[in-house]
Amino acid sequence: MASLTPAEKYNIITRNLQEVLGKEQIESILAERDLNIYWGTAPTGKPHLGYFVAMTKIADFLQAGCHITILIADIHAFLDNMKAPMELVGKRAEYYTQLIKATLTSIGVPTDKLKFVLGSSYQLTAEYSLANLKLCSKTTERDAKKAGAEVVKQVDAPLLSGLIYPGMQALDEEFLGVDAQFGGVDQRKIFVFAEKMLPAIGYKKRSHLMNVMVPGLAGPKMSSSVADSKIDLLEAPEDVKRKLSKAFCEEGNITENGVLSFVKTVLFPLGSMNGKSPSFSILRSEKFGGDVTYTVYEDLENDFRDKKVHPGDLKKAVTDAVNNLLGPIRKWFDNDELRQLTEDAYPTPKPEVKAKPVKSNKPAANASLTVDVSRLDIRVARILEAKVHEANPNSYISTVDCGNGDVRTVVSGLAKYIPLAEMQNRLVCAVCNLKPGKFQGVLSSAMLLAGSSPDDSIVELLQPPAGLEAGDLIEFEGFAQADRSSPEKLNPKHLIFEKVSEEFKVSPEGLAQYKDLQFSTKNGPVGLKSLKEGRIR
Ligand SMILES: N[C@@H](Cc1ccc(O)cc1)C(=O)O
Repeated sequence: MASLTPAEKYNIITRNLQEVLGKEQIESILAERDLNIYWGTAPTGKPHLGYFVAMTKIADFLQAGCHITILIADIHAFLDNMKAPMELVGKRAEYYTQLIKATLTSIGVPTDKLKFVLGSSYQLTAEYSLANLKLCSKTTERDAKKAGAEVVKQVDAPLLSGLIYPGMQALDEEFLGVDAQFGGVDQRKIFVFAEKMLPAIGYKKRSHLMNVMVPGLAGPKMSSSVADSKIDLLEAPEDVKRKLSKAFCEEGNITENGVLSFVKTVLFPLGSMNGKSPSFSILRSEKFGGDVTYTVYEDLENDFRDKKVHPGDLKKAVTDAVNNLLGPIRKWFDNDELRQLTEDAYPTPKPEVKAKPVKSNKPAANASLTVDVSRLDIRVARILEAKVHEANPNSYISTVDCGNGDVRTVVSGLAKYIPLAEMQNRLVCAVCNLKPGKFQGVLSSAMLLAGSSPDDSIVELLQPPAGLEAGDLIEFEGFAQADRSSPEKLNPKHLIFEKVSEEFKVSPEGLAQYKDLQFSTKNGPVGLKSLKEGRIR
């Protein structure tokens, strides 16, 4: 490598980043020597495609002559609400190490120059423990909590371990002997905390480099709860295809588009690695405009906005690009040893032993004869994408996530009443135990509940309170819901839904009710956008 000037090194180190804290410090070090930098990752869930963003930066750091440490933060993995159970964390650390090496190798980064360090290899020493306790004695509970807010899982009864987490991440900078720490902008609060707290116990303040976050495929925000919003680095080609085909990518919509964001944050930066010029091609038949190659992301975005690039063609191109990227990683893992490691790190869940039916506290009457709301499995669900039914412009066909990876197709006659834009990526209430039925040729496997005004001029979907996830339950006080894990499928001939829904209504306050009971969720009652008084079907 021809020698680079400090300014050139600085530019390579910081390109494509979202934010840099401590620019002057980095520059003054580069004027004298190469930078020591580390990136830490806690071996929790299976790494997804977003990891490529960090990997391209590691390639940049290497190109700029940095000394790089990759910290496999095994202790952090269980400090964070046991995201990795104690008995699995060792295997997960091995799995992460292998996967990161495979991923780096797949994009042409030599891994022999990187130092891999396991957190537990130095975080259990007396020296580290003492430093940790010193830091604890200077940190308020409030500051520790704030620092971890975007990284540590937030729960109702926070554990002490989650409060120690940010401080230990700060200490790692000292104990790994680095000048700078690199991570996603989600780490920002921890980084700022580290800058404040290391000097408070007599250590040097470090610089911080932050990359952009990759949004999920399903919608504007990355959410592990939205089934299929993430693609695993070892995902099979057909699953990549399936997930991308379901991804939210509306024609002309460039603001909420996980697929475009992925091209922007991953594929383009990857293309420009090692001084290459990026290019991203969309192959399509002449009839649809022929092949196009983009060398600048913004050109693609403009064409998509102007509807010159169709979502289907974009998805196809991204699917191919992703499968090309993942090919070498799959190959790396395609041997008995790593297959076994994968199984040890993420054991396939054993089929649950069916618990004996718990006696319900309801009268012993034959449960299947009672016709009330307990017969319905009503859940919070998320519409991932909706489109107009080709055969019937009054209907929408939606892909609906009903929780736990249960994604269904639903036909609903709402197109006259609800704009298509309001049908995208939103929470709804879905009845999930109706027998699937064909509507205008399409099999529909759930029903979206909507309220309507007495004259039917206004129809609105039921709107669960914010913060819920697909699969969360709708409950009615005093009615034990049918077994939600394997609810009875209602036979349409028995008209159970029809009979029960006669008792549904929209209250004068605009709340959804069964008799006088709210549709309750753990975040409060279900309401409607504007409708007050009406029916629900
Ligand atoms: N906080 C990082 C993991 C990490 C842990 C310890 C560190 O020192 C650095 C990074 C994450 O969210 O994945």
